[in-house]
Amino acid sequence: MLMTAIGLMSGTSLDGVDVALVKTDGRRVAALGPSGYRPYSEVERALLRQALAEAVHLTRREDRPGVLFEAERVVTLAHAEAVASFTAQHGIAREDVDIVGFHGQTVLHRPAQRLTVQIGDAAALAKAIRVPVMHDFRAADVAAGGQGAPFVPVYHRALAQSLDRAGPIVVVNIGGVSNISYIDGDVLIACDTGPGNALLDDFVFRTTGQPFDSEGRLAAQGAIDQAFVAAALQLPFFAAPPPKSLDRNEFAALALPKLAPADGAATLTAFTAAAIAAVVPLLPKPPLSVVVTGGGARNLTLLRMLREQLSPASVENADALGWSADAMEAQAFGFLAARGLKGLPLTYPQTTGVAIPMTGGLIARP
Ligand SMILES: Nc1ncnc2c1ncn2[C@@H]1O[C@H](COP(=O)(O)OP(=O)(O)OP(=O)(O)O)[C@@H](O)[C@H]1O
Ligand SMILES: CC(=O)N[C@H]1[C@@H]2OC[C@@H](O2)[C@@H](O)[C@@H]1O[C@H](C)C(=O)O
Repeated sequence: MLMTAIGLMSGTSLDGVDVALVKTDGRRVAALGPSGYRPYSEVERALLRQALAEAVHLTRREDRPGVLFEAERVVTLAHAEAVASFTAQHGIAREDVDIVGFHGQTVLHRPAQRLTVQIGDAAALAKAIRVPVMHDFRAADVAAGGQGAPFVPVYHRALAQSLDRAGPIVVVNIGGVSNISYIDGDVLIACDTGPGNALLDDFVFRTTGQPFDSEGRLAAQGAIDQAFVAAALQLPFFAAPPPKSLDRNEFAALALPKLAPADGAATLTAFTAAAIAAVVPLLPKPPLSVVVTGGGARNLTLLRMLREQLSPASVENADALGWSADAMEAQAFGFLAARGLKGLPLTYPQTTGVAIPMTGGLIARP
């Protein structure tokens, strides 16, 4: 049975809520619908940053001490607004939507302690939008000993099924953190690779007041501190085989020497590209086709560095294939919700390290 699913993603970049519609039977993607975006305001973003800082003290996923309570309310409201304006804009009736996949906002990710925390009140969202909401996607995987991330690989695999490109195919998502899906026939392997845009965004914001390095223009003018990149790549994370996952702030303590904005941006962009390339020797075969998605796909300096590092593989922006670099994760959580409704696996031993294929997600009804 074909389902109409709306997916909602608030990623580690803390930029806003992505919303997208997909039609799927949970196995194949029958059609990609429209997508939308509801940015966080400066005030909301500041609150989320504070929530991330306070979340380091959490020991249970359901606790909301201090600012986390208010942050959860704000996240829920932003998602309700995102759905309301999206459905109004595209004339989508709520009766026609079977399920909403609500990822929430990750504020802490410590799979080794069997803890991953996404804030967002699914029951309140279901009431507000009057559609069933699937949520808490990562909880079952982590409780069963999995990494709890990444979750998009099963969606990348579904998209890649009808892609006319030489395999192995690697889909690279460059959000706040970067992750890859390796697809070669029936083989699906996935992991986080290291930083995405988060370190770069934080540095650019600190030194220039801009939220990110638009199109990678700042980095294009800078010189790379190669010694920093080489030293950072020595961290044990990069040599560990997949599956593996990261907290957004895993590398925040890396001490970048005092660098001018352009040089710092060039250095952190090179670090992100090199960290993605560092996963290739850990895969069964080098990829022949690489598809880049996520906000980092708009960073032309990062794309240039990736092409250099991943040669001779082709490196293409997901948009060039008729996929959507911006809406990919929101689509994925719509697809995952449809799979969850059917009890199909969301994660596998080779994507999160969980012992057996796991379904997941809880349903909140209006
Ligand atoms: N025009 C642009 N030029 C360069 N970088 C951009 C541009 N637009 C967005 N980005 C980068 O993409 C980021 C947002 O990416 P995305 O929405 O994929 O992240 P996310 O979904 O929050 O993260 P994650 O995948 O880690 O959960 C921004 O923070 C910025 O660094
Ligand atoms: C815990 C968490 O929210 N992780 C995110 C983060 O952002 C990118 C990378 O790290 C990925 O592992 C994951 O998001 C995507 C949507 C995923 O689960 O596939």
